[in-house]
Amino acid sequence: MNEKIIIKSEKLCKSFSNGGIQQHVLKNLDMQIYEGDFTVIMGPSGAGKSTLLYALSGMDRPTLGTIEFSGERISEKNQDQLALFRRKHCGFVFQQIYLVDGMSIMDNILAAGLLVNKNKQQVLKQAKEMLKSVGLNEQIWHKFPTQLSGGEAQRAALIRAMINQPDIVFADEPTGQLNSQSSDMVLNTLTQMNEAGQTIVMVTHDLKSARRANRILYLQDGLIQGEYHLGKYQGSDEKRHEKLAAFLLEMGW
Ligand SMILES: Nc1ncnc2c1ncn2[C@@H]1O[C@H](COP(=O)(O)OP(=O)(O)OP(=O)(O)O)[C@@H](O)[C@H]1O
Repeated sequence: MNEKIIIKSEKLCKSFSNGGIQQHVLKNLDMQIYEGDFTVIMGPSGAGKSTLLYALSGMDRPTLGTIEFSGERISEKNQDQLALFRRKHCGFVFQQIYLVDGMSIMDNILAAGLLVNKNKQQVLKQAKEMLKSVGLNEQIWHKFPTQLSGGEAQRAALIRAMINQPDIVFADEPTGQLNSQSSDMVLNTLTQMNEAGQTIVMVTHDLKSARRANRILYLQDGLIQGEYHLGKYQGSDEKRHEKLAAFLLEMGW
């Protein structure tokens, strides 16, 4: 495991007011994310996995506690500062595929890239290279998102998330809407990106997705209750699956 901490939370609390009742979802949670890792957050439904992902990525602000990103305290930034921070440092993929329907795949990616780099030729060259590297070749570049399979569209969304070379990619159930074959394609892309050095934090319910990670965190009752290290993914391996399943069983999943 790489020991360089990229995100660190201390006494992180997140509460919501639901119908006047305070719901304490994250409770004094201390954790770290390490550079170069593929970290997965698992836990029961409603445990607060997405809430944690949103807090760590600056999509939402904690109720109490601190979050540092490469030593910079992001928990004290206001919404505008957080928007700038996210644009500069983070890429996002969600279960729902966020591509603009009225724009071609290439234009979707260029629009994201040009927000940060005004040199269109450079962004175009990079987009082409990145799309090719995940098996999305020229035939699909000028198609619209609805003309692609779910797996193709989610891989394009991943390239869009990565076009500005984020320090970290946050993925919230990125294969949740995909069939098995498309899921595998997206997971292969995530694995490939992580092998190339991309730090990834992913929330998932799915064992097949989770075993791609080298570090599994188990969230329950507002805290990280367990942590498991699997080593880097080296291809499909029954033992890896069994080890992960045993850890989750121990956690009561
Ligand atoms: N914006 C919000 N306003 C009010 N309550 C919220 C909000 N976001 C999350 N919650 C509540 O916080 C709890 C944790 O939600 P969260 O989506 O983080 O859980 P999760 O572990 O990701 O769940 P799942 O696995 O089912 O997606 C839930 O009870 C949810 O209703």
